[in-house]
Amino acid sequence: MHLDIGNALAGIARPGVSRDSLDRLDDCVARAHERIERGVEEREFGYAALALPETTAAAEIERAVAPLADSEAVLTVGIGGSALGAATVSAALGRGDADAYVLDNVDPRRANELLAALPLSETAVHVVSRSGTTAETLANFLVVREAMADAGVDWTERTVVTTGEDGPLRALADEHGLPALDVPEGVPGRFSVLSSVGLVPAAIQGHDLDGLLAGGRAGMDALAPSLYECPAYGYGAACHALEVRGATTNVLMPYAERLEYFAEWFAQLWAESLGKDGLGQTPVRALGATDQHSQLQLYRAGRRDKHVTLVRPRERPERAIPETGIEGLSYLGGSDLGTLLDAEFEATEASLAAAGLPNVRIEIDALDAESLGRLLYDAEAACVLAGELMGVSTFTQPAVEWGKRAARGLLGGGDFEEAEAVAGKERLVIE
Ligand SMILES: O=P(O)(O)OC[C@H]1O[C@](O)(CO)[C@@H](O)[C@@H]1O
Repeated sequence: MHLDIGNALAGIARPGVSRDSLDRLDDCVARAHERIERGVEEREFGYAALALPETTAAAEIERAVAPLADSEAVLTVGIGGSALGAATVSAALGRGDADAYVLDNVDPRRANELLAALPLSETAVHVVSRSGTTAETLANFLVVREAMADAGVDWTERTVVTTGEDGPLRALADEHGLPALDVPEGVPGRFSVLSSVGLVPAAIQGHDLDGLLAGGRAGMDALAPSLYECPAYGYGAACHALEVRGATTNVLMPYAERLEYFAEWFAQLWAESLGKDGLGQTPVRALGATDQHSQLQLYRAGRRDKHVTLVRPRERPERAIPETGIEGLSYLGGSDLGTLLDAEFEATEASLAAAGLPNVRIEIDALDAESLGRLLYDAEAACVLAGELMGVSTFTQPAVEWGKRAARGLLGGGDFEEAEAVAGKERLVIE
């Protein structure tokens, strides 16, 4: 990725980072890099994620999905890190040989509508759960397989599983002899996109897995003991420096529809990794140019607690805007939608700077496999670096367990005090 943090510098932005501060922070980056490198080499829990471009075997994934290569659709049944990565890759690289769908919530209306619309006999199902116990994923899978059976489709012929070495999902795969891939060892879900977790649908769609991993490897090779030499660390360090100066919200605003899911994926990565000990930027998903017409007022003139990360591919397909004699529109006629979108990107970037709001520019060469692999890898490395600088436990997410126990208790899945707390809710009802 190409990074430009000029608009985050003091003198332009408030809050902003001075060059001196960046230079001092760079000493911390050098130490953090040493720590990260050691963790990657020794495949320590979490850090092992930054070795995935080397440890993921694309051929193994392609072998596992070969029987499903003729599918018209691929359905990912998973949630959080077990869905967002796959959705991001499929959305960014496009349809390929099959349409991609995600069932990452337990909304009955959505499930009904999706199952009614899917060509079930031509649909490949990828069920993904690192723990193998996530209620939403397991419930959705039970629903999907029943729908397939009701449609006379042999779901065991159309299902691939990615999960841990044990748990109900592994047991189900073993019982029915389903092709099963392993979640990468020591890699939290939100960091596992460059593994079977994120790449199985892309393989079924015929996307270039080797290209994605090559992009990741380029990111690995670019890790260096300085924020000035490594775009990923430059981004992580800039976000950290802006957070400690008050920019506690990070608006991720891609200027490409195909990167909308990337903003979703980034939101989990940033929130679940860095939201600890009362710290952590709130990631906000936005989309350029659309949200210029809904959110920009707030970004420019609202509470000064944000920075905006603008993302765009340098290469765009063409769509000419026809010439027109309509008065006031001639400036558009003869141009191109991509040219307009890029003008909006640069104008919004300048408008944020003019209002003193810190913003950072991230560009990728194109929306292709290698550039996407690099972008995903760099975002992960930036997150790991930011976690080191903050001193938080980047690779765990203990705060999510309370709600899981409460929900399980409410459904009779065991005695959990959290479920009692639900019953004891304070009430002040206004209707
Ligand atoms: O892959 P699993 O174990 O089903 O978990 C899904 C998601 O749920 C979480 O554990 C949060 O509840 C995420 O960290 C994870 O990506």
